[in-house]
Amino acid sequence: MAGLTEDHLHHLLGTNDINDDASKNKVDHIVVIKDTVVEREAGGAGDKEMVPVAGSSIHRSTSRPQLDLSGAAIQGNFEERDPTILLPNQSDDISHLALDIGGSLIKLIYFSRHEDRFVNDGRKRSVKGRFGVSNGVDSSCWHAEVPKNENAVIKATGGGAHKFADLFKERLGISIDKEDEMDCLVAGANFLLKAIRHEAFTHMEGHKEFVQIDHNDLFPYLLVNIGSGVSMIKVTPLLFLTVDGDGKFQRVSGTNVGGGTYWGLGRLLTKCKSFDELLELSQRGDNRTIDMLVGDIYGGMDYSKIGLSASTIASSFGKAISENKDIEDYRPEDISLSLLRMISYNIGQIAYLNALRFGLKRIFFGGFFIRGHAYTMDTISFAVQFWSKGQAQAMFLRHEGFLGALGAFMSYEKHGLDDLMVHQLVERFPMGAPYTGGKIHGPPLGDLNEKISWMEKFVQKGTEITAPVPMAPPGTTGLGGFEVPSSRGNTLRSDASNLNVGVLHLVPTLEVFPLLADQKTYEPNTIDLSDPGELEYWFTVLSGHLPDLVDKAVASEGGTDDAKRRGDAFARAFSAHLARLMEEPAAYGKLGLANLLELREECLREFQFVDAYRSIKQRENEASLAVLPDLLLELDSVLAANIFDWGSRACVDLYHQGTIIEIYRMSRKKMQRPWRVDNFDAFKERMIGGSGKKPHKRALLFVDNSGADIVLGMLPLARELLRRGTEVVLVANSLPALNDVTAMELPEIVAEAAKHCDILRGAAEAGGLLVDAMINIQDGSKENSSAVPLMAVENGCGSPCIDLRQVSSELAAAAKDADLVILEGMGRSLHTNFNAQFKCDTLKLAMVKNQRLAEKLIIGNIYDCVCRYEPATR
Ligand SMILES: Nc1ncnc2c1ncn2[C@@H]1O[C@H](COP(=O)(O)OP(=O)(O)O)[C@@H](O)[C@H]1O
Ligand SMILES: CC(C)(COP(=O)(O)O)[C@@H](O)C(=O)NCCC(=O)O
Ligand SMILES: [Mn+2]
Repeated sequence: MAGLTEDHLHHLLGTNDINDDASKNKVDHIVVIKDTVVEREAGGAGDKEMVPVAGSSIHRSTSRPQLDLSGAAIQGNFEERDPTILLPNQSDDISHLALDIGGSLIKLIYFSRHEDRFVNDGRKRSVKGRFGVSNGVDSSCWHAEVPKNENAVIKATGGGAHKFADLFKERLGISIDKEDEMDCLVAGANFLLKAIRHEAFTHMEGHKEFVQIDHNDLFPYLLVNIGSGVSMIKVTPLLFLTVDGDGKFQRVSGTNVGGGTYWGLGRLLTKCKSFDELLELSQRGDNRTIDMLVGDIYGGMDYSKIGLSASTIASSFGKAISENKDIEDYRPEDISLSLLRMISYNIGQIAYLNALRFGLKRIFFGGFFIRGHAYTMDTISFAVQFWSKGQAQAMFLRHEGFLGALGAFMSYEKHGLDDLMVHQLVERFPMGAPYTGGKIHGPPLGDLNEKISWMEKFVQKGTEITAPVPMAPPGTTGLGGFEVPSSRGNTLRSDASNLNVGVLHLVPTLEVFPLLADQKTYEPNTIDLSDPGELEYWFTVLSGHLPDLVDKAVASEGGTDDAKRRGDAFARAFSAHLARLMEEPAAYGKLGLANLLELREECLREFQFVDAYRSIKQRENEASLAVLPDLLLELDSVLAANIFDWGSRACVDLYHQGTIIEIYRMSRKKMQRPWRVDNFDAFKERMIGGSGKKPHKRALLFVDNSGADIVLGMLPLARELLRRGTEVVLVANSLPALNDVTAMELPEIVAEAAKHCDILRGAAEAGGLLVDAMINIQDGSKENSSAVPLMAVENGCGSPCIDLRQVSSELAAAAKDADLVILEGMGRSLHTNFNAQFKCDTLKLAMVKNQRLAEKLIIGNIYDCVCRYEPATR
């Protein structure tokens, strides 16, 4: 399989409760096992079920465990306060580990490296030579060496870095390299805002909206980190304008009323055992029973003269003074909400005052107090909006809690992350630790078997499966943030309260496709799923596909019992993702149709379905190759491609009624011009060199499906281009997705086709595509340099769609001399890139095999064809 070189940047939040017993910090359940430091709550409160846990495993190409928690076991007595946790299977490939030991929580980030397992096939070798692409494995920035314990150094920030430095040395032999907390917070925030797509968002009245911050227009801003206490930091540009400068900063304010106050006071007043429990209580609370409102003072009236409505909180907890009640007489729910609102408003207000003081319009809020909780964010947003009269805006960060830890991590020299580019980072959302009844049983599961067992347990329990990420119910605030949250029961999803894992994959070989007209404004998705109607439609479509897909996936693995088990688990996992996204579409960042389709492929890979359509693709290739000679003879039109795809319900239904070749013949007959979008004549004119233009120098053909699509559609089109002197580069997926042809599969298909066509053979030989021929060339025994070459490159992805901001370096290199881009298929030219503009001539080809899409995009009908030719924009 065409693998990618990648390194993984993992960040994970350790457990809460370095203050198990609120007065005393403890670190002795931080254990080093095989040079990996892992911190996990050791069940001190006695209320946590400890189960063997397994590691997260996300990979762009295959699912492999990173932090391998499989077989993890607690050493010693469960009742013991700080037992040690052993990770016997953790491999040694973790380097660069950073900690943020705060007043309440420990945050941990580590970096692990993976070798490119790709077997250098002939295609790849030839491509590398031809386009001068280096092998990403050699990237000099990352070192996988694992420090020996005796002289291991770990970057750490937060008070605990100072407090526990000696203990680390004494107990674990680890030296702590202390990094300043404020430095780290700013470095972390800058990194997230610059390198992670859709990191920042606004949250108003239950509505989350991602904000894309321009890298060159990031400063100035106010960073408000709400941890145990609160820091407010003004970050401004450097005096000397450096392009990539990180800005300078000053801690301008803070408040001692912060996350620790909410958790500490809340715990005393409600007897809650965990932070999440307290937060959950607040969701069912009514603070009016305890807060004194303006209306309470003004006999139910507004104080309109100064703009205060009757429902405005006049005095938090103020009602308690006049009522002869004890703490037991108040509902814990109401207390929790009152406290949450008091603290959130207060922080929002102080933040606003500081923003005003320094003329800052943007305020980013971080810290684990926020915890992805909708009501908290709404309250803070409301305060900022209210006091600034709409002049300042509160923004939140998806990785809110990791600013300090990330900053400490960034302070490593030579990890290479300083010049990290957004296009090299790929975020993945693996099925994490599932939970039942709101209780989390462990961190995300990496070991396949454990992952499946989890899924199976859910079936037995008949419990809804939901991915374990914090969730925010929409519309919780009601009017202007002053109302109580609308009650939605247990909607706060726990983040495992123990361990919260996220993974960023660093793929140094990914690049922005150089032929995009404007990469800043480029948006791959045509369909925006933030439209609830679209979301619901596509969710139904994908759910409908699921049983058939599972059958195919299971069959592709021999239909064994193991495959069936994995198939079931995959179905449940993917359904759980869908359910979660249906509830909170922005849960994994901005959601487009392409992301959903890719998530499905990733999920298949997570359950080790390498290529669900393998045998189907093979069968179709063979059938198509059998009729290729006939087609080449009668060839009259270029638009033979993209007729059948396995991702379309309509197509799959048709397939049951006949063979693919019959469908293909029928479709060709039916495809009368003019097509629904038909710029074919303009393209033809350009291709045959009308108006005195020379043929294109090089065409990139983004190919789609196996079978008729590639063999009877794209190869004949390539042949026409080659015949006219245009070099052709076939651009195919790096990894299987549906029935799409992969770059690995191309040489064999081309070799078969070349048996029937001299043009293809000569060109494939010249392009080094025919492996045997290439060996001959290397031997010098056969020269065929005169022919126009036909080549193949991988695109860097494994999805039916393509995001051109993240393509393989070989594709980027091949694009340098290209002056024609041909995008084929629904996924690549309709769902994504339909509106994309390129620097060179572009042809978008597809048959629309979905009625709704046809209506929406081309005001047409299912099976209409798109042949959209757009000459270069510059
Ligand atoms: N699972 C949790 N356990 C304890 N506190 C939590 C949890 N999740 C969120 N919090 C909140 O986050 C605060 C800690 O935020 P954090 O940014 O980690 O600060 P610090 O570095 O001071 O520990 C806590 O005081 C509490 O309000
Ligand atoms: C997954 C696909 C994008 C693949 O299409 P292709 O790119 O192969 O033309 C497409 O099949 C699709 O949009 N399917 C879902 C819609 C449906 O079932 O009608
Ligand atoms: Mn396809």
